[in-house]
Amino acid sequence: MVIKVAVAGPRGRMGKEAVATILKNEDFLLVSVLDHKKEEEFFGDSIPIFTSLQELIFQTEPHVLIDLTVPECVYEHAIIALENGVRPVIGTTGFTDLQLEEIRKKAEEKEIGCIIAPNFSIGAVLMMKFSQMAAKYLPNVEIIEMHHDQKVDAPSGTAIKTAQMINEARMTFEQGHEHEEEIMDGARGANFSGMHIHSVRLPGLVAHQQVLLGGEGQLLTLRHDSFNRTSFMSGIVLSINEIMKQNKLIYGLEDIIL
Ligand SMILES: NC(=O)C1=CN([C@@H]2O[C@H](COP(=O)(O)OP(=O)(O)OC[C@H]3O[C@@H](n4cnc5c(N)ncnc54)[C@H](OP(=O)(O)O)[C@@H]3O)[C@@H](O)[C@H]2O)C=CC1
Ligand SMILES: O=C(O)C1=N[C@H](C(=O)O)C[C@H](O)C1
Repeated sequence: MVIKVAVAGPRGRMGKEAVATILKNEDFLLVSVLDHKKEEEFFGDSIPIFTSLQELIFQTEPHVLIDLTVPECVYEHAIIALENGVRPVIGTTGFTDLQLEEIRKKAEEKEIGCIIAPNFSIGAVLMMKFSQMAAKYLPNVEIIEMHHDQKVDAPSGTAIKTAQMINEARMTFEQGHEHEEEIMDGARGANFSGMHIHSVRLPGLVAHQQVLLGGEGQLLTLRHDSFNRTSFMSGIVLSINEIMKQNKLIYGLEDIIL
């Protein structure tokens, strides 16, 4: 069966790459794209552009919606897709915990698969999993994520997911000196259950993360680098295929690839 796919955010850095990947794959058919600025009737030669997701679904009946947009609209897209029987594969980051819970409930209610993948690259998923394993033995953790300076959300979705995974394995405690004081606001980064997350934004970077785990006289550093956005594409292809077999929310690719 050919899987009919729609892409939200097709002009973006990730959206462009995803469109090219879907067009190349014989198992997928790109039926439409969603763009809030409809500057032309068609994307490329023949793919219709919609500004309304309801209308896109009604007219082009995709099986899967890939969302690579911005935090402000992704939750609404996910709910509309699920309400209308379309399976969301979401790469967009910046969800609140409440939004994640609402999407989980909606997917369960509709018995439709939905993937929210903070990171589609296999290397990053492995780095998150290895960090979780290591934190059981080395519970003093600092996460440093580094991205291009056009990224709108901080910390990154990958860093948040890494901290959540580590938190499942690490005993909760406040790291550092008990009388530690920030002389400058933000010096110690964000605090997630006592561990710290630091966000670096610089031109030239793509997507990089280091997880530092310290112990007496030792340091374990786990690092992943995405040097280009092709690194995310095999995860998108895998997610489109996998979502057709699922009937609930999958948050993070570790649950389907490891
Ligand atoms: N899961 C993963 O592996 C990865 C996830 N990401 C995430 O993907 C998202 C996109 O990243 P990136 O491509 O770099 O960002 P870009 O800013 O390059 O792309 C976002 C696109 O979405 C468009 N857009 C904004 N609002 C809407 C809307 N309401 N409907 C449709 N399109 C809209 C923007 O248009 P305009 O600019 O005209 O407003 C833009 O073209 C981010 O959340 C990022 O964190 C990124 C890389 C990997
Ligand atoms: O905005 C990006 O570029 C990326 N966003 C995702 C995130 O927030 O973790 C995934 C990857 O790091 C690239």
